[in-house]
Amino acid sequence: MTSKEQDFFYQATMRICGNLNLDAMLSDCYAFIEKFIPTNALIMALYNLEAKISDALSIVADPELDLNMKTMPLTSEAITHFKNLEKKDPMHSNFIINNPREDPVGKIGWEALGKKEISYIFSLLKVGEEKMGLVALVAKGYNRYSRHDLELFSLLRGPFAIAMANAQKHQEVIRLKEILADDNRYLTRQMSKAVGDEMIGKEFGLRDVMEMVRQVAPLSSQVLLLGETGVGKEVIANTIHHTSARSNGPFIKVNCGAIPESLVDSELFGHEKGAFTGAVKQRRGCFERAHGGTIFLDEIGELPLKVQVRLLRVLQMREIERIGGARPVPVDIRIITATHRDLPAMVRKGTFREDLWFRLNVFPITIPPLRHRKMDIPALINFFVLRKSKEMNLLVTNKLEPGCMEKLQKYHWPGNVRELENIVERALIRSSANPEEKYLRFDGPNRSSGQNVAAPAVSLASPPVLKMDAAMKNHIESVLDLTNGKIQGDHGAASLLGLPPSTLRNRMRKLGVIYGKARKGR
Ligand SMILES: Nc1ncnc2c1ncn2[C@@H]1O[C@H](COP(=O)(O)OP(=O)(O)OP(=O)(O)O)[C@@H](O)[C@H]1O
Repeated sequence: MTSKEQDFFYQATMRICGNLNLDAMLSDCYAFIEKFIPTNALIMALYNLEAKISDALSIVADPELDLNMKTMPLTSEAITHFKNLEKKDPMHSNFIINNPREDPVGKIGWEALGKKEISYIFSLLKVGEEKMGLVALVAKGYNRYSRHDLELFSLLRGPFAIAMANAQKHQEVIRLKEILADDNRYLTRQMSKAVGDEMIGKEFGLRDVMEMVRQVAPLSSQVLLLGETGVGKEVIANTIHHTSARSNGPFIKVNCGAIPESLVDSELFGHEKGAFTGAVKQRRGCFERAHGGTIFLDEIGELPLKVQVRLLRVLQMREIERIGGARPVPVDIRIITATHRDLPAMVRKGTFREDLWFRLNVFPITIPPLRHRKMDIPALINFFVLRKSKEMNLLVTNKLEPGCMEKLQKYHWPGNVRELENIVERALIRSSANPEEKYLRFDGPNRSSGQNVAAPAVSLASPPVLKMDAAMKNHIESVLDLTNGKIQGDHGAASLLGLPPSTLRNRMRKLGVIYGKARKGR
């Protein structure tokens, strides 16, 4: 190679291999090569030998040449011809076609390119076993290319083959990335359907909670969810995420109490390859995975003190550091935390950092226990009966056992909504196993769940049997509490109970339900 050729090779290779975007690479090369070889178009095409399809990957052309950009410059006849030539002479991979009308192979390309008065020069590229590529220069007019042009252009065959293979891999990575992003969106949607897409009690027992959710959801502020176990903290976190501007981003849930202490750091912050024994690959942590969305840190009170320090740093700096990492990684996340523990008491005991508590306690929302919103129980039971019957593929569902609603309303619900959900599931399993049963019976709440709460006030196994009138009176009173004594009109007790106001008043008089001013004064 002469020094001029070496310089041409070096400069061209820098352009060919310096850009994964084929269009940008070809434009750059075109501008460079035309200074040395006649060039009015530079084409890169790929032929899939197995699928027998040809794909013009990219074309840069002088507009005056008026090439049909959609044309596929490789045909299966041409490929067969080239393969035969290559078999005879493996080095024979660069061709000049100065008069395409009269060349059996050239004619195919010439016709494909619109029968223009052109010459061309091309190199066949090997791209793996099943694919074959081609890079071609086109010049206006016949007999434009010399032997020297061919030698110069054929120097670039190797770099063009590498560029094509890299571009292929790059396109594959982009394709897989799009599939992953699409899967992620799909799974996030599915998850939101599975957990809390439907929330019962929005208008009743959770009305105040929902008002706070409505205020805070559009902002990116931290939210701290407080409440006993099973009250629906995850459902609320989900609702906040799905009604926020981040709803298209990921919603990553982490149960801080369920990760072994030795793994918390790596789970949350990720690690670099080789950061510790067993770190064979780089791994992104939950904070990084939540980028652009929301991270829900459940059971925040269980976080070890040393991890609390790192969490504080995330809250202050909005960046994380992977274990073994040398530089911080910025993260754009909303943080929702939840706990059933008394964090101020933990702060006093020194098991929870005070500065972290101040940072987290920006917008606390307390979700009331189920025993304080018993008016939601009928709707919740209805909801779980429908949902669980569907999940269990039950075609017919028995009616509720008469009187069971009063029994359930009297119960203390230490395990809250989760306990109620479990009881419904048990009742459905039992009833599906006993087809002769007429009713759905709810007996025996789960007391083996190990929840550290007061024992049920009323055992469901031996419920006090309420007389019908007493049950009705209780029910009307709880609805009146809910409507602040309002009987008539929108959201009045009569419309909630599905009765005309006059009928309700009559019934209240008969049952001795106090109403009006007397009730308010109680
Ligand atoms: N208002 C609601 N409407 C419908 N389903 C609910 C509601 N509240 C809770 N659930 C259901 O009850 C179960 C427990 O709720 P969730 O997991 O949100 O409680 P939690 O307060 O986060 O519990 P823990 O403190 O144990 O993590 C879930 O299956 C959830 O779907």
